Amino acid sequence: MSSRIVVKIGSSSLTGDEGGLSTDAISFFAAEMAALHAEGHELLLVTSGAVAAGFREIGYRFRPKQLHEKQAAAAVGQALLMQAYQQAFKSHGITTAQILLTRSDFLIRKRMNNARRAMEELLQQRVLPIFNENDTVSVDELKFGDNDMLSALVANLSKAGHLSIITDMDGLYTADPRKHPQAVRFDRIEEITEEIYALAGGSGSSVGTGGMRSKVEAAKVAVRGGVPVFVGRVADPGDLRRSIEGTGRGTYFDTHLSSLPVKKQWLGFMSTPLGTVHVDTGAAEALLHGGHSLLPVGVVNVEGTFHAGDVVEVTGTDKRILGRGIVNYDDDQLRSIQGLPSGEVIGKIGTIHRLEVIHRDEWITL
Ligand SMILES: Nc1ncnc2c1ncn2[C@@H]1O[C@H](COP(=O)(O)OP(=O)(O)O)[C@@H](O)[C@H]1O
Ligand SMILES: N[C@@H](CCC(=O)OP(=O)(O)O)C(=O)O
Repeated sequence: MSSRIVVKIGSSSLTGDEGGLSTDAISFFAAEMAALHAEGHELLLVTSGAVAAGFREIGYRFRPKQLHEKQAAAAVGQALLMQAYQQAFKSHGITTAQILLTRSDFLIRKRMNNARRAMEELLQQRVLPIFNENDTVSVDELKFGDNDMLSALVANLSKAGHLSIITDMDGLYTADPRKHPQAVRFDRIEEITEEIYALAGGSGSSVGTGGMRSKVEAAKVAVRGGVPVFVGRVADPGDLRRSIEGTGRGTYFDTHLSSLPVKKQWLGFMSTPLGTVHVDTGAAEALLHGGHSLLPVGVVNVEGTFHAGDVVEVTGTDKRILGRGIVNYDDDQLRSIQGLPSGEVIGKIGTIHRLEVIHRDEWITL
């Protein structure tokens, strides 16, 4: 049965520490994907490698660290990257398209929908969309940084049936195997818990960015959107197919039984919270386990500047992030009614649109 597959290739699989692109690697991945394309699968590629491909060409000796240098290297390298993919896929009769996105494109739902429509049309025409972050215009605080999260968002946006995150390590281990040779690999992870996060470390190479930590974070977003994920190595012919069929060299992350509706996916993983609402233990319990809305009485502190309709983060007494929701008050209104029982709220601020601070339909637990 044919399905929609998102493939993410990390810098570490396309280049070495000294930078530049491995054309052999590009040809290999193109052949792996072309074989699946020929069977009718719909493929989307999320690729890193622009900075790695560009920095030597531009004359830097090492992968740059400063933002403006990375942007310059990416501007040179993105063209080289696309040229290499275009040539490699052309030899299999596949036309490619470039889609460069930033985090802020996902914040605005209209832009996100535009990207989705363009993507659907390309797939309809059997063109292969190739995504990367638009590094030259991304600013630090709104950057994906690595492409793991971008691949999860593309997988959710396209309602893919599978996401393969290809890297230089054959899956998630109990510790970074580069530093701990005794570490043991997880073949399958049913639930991404705090313990799993704690095991996943940063990048072990000088070209990669996010390490396993960012892959696990991305996997969490994808599985909550209903997309099963493979994280591992694809290095020999047939490995990509095996990664999809469940026999790949890596770790599989299972999907939850029900996938989140698109609106909640946006709320949880694409929106940017403009403030933080701290709640007491009773309110935390009501939100997390009771399926209830957040009422003013449970609010203990409010941070940030926001308006009714904006997204805010909610934290519990130990400062742990509980989730996000769409708030029904401006921040100053909310400060004036925090801790008040519902009966006293109207007396305090006059007419109100909705009593709840966050309605349970506009809430996501994180
Ligand atoms: N628990 C872990 N299991 C496996 N790899 C880990 C772990 N913690 C950290 N890593 C590191 O993550 C690296 C892969 O991430 P990264 O370098 O960002 O690759 P990519 O460029 O493919 O995104 C591995 O090479 C490894 O050194
Ligand atoms: N957008 C950047 C991605 C940076 C990066 O190294 O990411 P990754 O290899 O996915 O950890 C690039 O193309 O260079």
